[in-house]
Amino acid sequence: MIPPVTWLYVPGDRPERFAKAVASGADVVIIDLEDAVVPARKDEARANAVAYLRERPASAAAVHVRVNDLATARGRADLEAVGDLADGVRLPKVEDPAVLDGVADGRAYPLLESAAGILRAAAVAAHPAVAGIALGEQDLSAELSMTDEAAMNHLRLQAVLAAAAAGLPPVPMSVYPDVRDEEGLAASCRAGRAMGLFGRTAIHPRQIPVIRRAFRPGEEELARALEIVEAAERAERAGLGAVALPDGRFVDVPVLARARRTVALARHLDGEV
Ligand SMILES: CC(C)(COP(=O)(O)OP(=O)(O)OC[C@H]1O[C@@H](n2cnc3c(N)ncnc32)[C@H](O)[C@@H]1OP(=O)(O)O)[C@@H](O)C(=O)NCCC(=O)NCCSC(=O)C[C@H](O)C(=O)O
Ligand SMILES: [Mg+2]
Repeated sequence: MIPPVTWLYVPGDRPERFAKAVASGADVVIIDLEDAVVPARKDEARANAVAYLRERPASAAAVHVRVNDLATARGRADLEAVGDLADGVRLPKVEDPAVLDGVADGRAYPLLESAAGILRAAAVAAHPAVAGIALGEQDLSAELSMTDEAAMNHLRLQAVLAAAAAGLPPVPMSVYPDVRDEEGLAASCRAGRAMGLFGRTAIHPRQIPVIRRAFRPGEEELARALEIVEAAERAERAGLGAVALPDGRFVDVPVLARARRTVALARHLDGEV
């Protein structure tokens, strides 16, 4: 199965935008009760999320809710209100896996967005409640006064490794805050994809098609993957286990598995499956 490619935040105090978010083409919509909502409107935002989730029409997009920090009474009350209604619960600022003990198995999407969270990435990812982890790079870069992409890549890799080692889906990229800079967003997505990140969280619907295009395998990559898959299938029909491509390169099991993933992703993003 292809993991979600696009995730779109919508503030919980903007209920008139929930349906637009769901219709945006995002695979997952995240109703935010945390940092996008000022404290004075947080009760209202929670009530909006509950009302929407109770009445929501069937949609292609899954709907998650980002609750407030579970280390606070507000965060625990958010979880109580939306935990069973949402398709997943995004948990901000997770630093200690014990905070996940009250969440049902396979429902939690913790955000690692502090130095302490990054240092405990493997333990957080291994908790049975966790369905996927993500990074909160706005918080991380603020805490660490980090402005350098190469430095941030070290932190991203911690999450990539933790997710893979725990058998979780690959880590989606954090938000790209300039909603008008589509070229910058696309370049950043391609760089993230090359280091094992997959998919991205958006803050504006116009970012969704840019992210989808950036994560679609390029034509050359796709042609190469198809060549590998077809060669492997021909060999299988001929009763052969080992395959060599016309250029002499040997195709082994992981190469074939990766080629199949590339073909499946391209077909998925082209809307063929
Ligand atoms: C960034 C925004 C505040 C921009 O809002 P605005 O200036 O009003 O946008 P536009 O005028 O361009 O809107 C055009 C139309 O698009 C709809 N729209 C805009 N954004 C959304 C959205 N997110 N979901 C659904 N629909 C949206 C508008 O309604 C307009 O529609 P129409 O009137 O029909 O033309 C705004 O985009 C926004 O609030 N984005 C989400 C911000 C958010 O949730 N932030 C929290 C997540 S960020 C994060 O997690 C950081 C992390 O924690 C970390 O530490 O890294
Ligand atoms: Mg954050």
